[in-house]
Amino acid sequence: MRTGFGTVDTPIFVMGLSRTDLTQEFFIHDEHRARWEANRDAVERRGWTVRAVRATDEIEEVFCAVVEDSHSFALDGNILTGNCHHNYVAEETYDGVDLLVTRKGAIRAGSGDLGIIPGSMGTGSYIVRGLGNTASFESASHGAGRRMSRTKARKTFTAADLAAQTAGVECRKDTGVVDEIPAAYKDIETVIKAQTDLVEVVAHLKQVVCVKG
Ligand SMILES: Nc1nc2c(ncn2[C@@H]2O[C@H](COP(=O)(O)O)[C@@H](O)[C@H]2O)c(=O)[nH]1
Ligand SMILES: [Mn+2]
Repeated sequence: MRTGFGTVDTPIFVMGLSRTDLTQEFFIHDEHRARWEANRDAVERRGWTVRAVRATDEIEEVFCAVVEDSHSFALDGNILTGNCHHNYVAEETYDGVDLLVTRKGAIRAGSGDLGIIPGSMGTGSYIVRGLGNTASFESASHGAGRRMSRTKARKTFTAADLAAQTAGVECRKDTGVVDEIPAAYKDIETVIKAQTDLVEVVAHLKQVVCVKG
């Protein structure tokens, strides 16, 4: 449990990982790439592997950074972090007309905007940069999206199926999250390919840990 801004404690999970196999292309911000280059030896010596995630009652102060012109993104411990809002209304102007644009299950993909398009518990996520396509009101998908309802997923799959489909990912494998099994979502690769006119891919992230409440 961490204490954020405001008075209420919130269950924010923060993990700082350092991997030995990061490439230069991983970094979006030049200054972060330069910092990683400068400290590369130290990073490689760490060689961390995540073996378990545990609940804790420790309370720490959380620092949030706003990175200008990049949609509230920050790099923390060499891992991309940030908020990518996908249920909100914004005042925007298209063809000289002032509009209220509702993005419900969609992210902003204005020219240069960074965004996250996740796949599922087992299939990785994409970091993307918007292309500013006004035909979509500068928007893109907020994820692979569901192939079937939660109810159908619960009737179709078992905890054993979930374990098989999330092999290699440290995450819950119990019946309580079977409705989020990877097979209940569309193929993320297909979804990304279907919106190459809306976003360009910056990075493809592979899951190591997936934390669900
Ligand atoms: N990387 C992960 N992606 C996930 C997970 N559960 C769902 N998803 C994908 O994200 C979108 C949006 O989910 P939502 O719950 O915010 O609506 C969804 O359509 C999936 O494609 C996950 O555990 N890890
Ligand atoms: Mn959502």
